[in-house]
Amino acid sequence: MESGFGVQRRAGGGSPAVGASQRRRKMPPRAADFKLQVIIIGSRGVGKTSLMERFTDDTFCEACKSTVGVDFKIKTVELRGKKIRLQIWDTAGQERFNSITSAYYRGAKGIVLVYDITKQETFEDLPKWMKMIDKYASEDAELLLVGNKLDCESDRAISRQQAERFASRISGMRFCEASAKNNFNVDEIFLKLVDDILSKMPLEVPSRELSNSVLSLQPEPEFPPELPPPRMRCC
Ligand SMILES: Nc1nc2c(ncn2[C@@H]2O[C@H](COP(=O)(O)OP(=O)(O)OP(=O)(O)O)[C@@H](O)[C@H]2O)c(=O)[nH]1
Repeated sequence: MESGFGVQRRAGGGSPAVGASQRRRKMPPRAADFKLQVIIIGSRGVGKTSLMERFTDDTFCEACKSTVGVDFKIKTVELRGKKIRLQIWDTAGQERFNSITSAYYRGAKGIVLVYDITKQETFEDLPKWMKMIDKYASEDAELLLVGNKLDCESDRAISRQQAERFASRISGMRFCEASAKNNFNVDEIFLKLVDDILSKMPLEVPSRELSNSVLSLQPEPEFPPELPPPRMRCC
C-alpha cells in the first residue's frame, strides 16, 4: 500500500517517487553564516596573486602577468562552526593603480601586506603601504605581514628578525613567512586571519540580528559601486 506521503507528492504534479539520495541532492546548500572581505596588498611582483591562487585553486603560475587594478576570488571556509564566504581582493602592486585599489580597502576585515624576502625594496616599501592602510582601511581591520618566496632562502635579503621588528611596531600586526610556490603557510595565512577576525565578532547573536550587523556582513554590492568590475591581467 502506498503511503499518504507518496500519494501527495505525485498529486502535486511531480515525477514518480524519488529516492532519498535524489532528495538529498535537491537540498539547497547551507548558506554562509558570514561574508568577509580580505585584501592583499604589497609591491609589484611580491606574489599577491600567487598567494591568492594557491589558496583558492591550489595552483601556481611561474610566469604570471601583473595585476591591473583589482581581481578577486571567493572561497568558502568553515571555522569555529561557522561557514564563511571569503572574498579575497588581489590588488595591483603598481602605484599607478592606487586610486583604484584604495577603494577596496574600506570594506576589508583583513589585510594581508606582502613583501618578497629576496627583494630589499619591497620591504622598504612597507611604510608606504602602511600609509595607504592608515588612510583608507577600517581601523579594526586585522593586519598580517607576509614575507613571501620562502623557497628562495638562498637569495634572502630580509631576515626574519627584521620583519618581526617591523610588525611588532604596528599594533595588532601579525607576521609570517610563506611560499606560494611550495605551498608553505598559505592556508595558514588566510585561515589565521579569518580566525582572528571571527574571534572579535559576536558569533552567537541570532541570525536576524546578524544580518543587520556591521560585523557580520559586508555591504552589498561586493564591488564598490562607483568602480567598474575588476580588471583583467596585462603583461
Ligand atoms: N620562487 C617563488 N616565486 C614566486 C612565489 N610567489 C610568486 N612568485 C613569482 O613571482 C612573480 C610575481 O608573482 P605575482 O603573484 O604575479 O605577484 P603580484 O604581487 O601579484 O604582482 P603584481 O600583480 O604585479 O602586483 C611570478 O613570476 C610568480 O611566479 C613564491 O612563493 N616563490
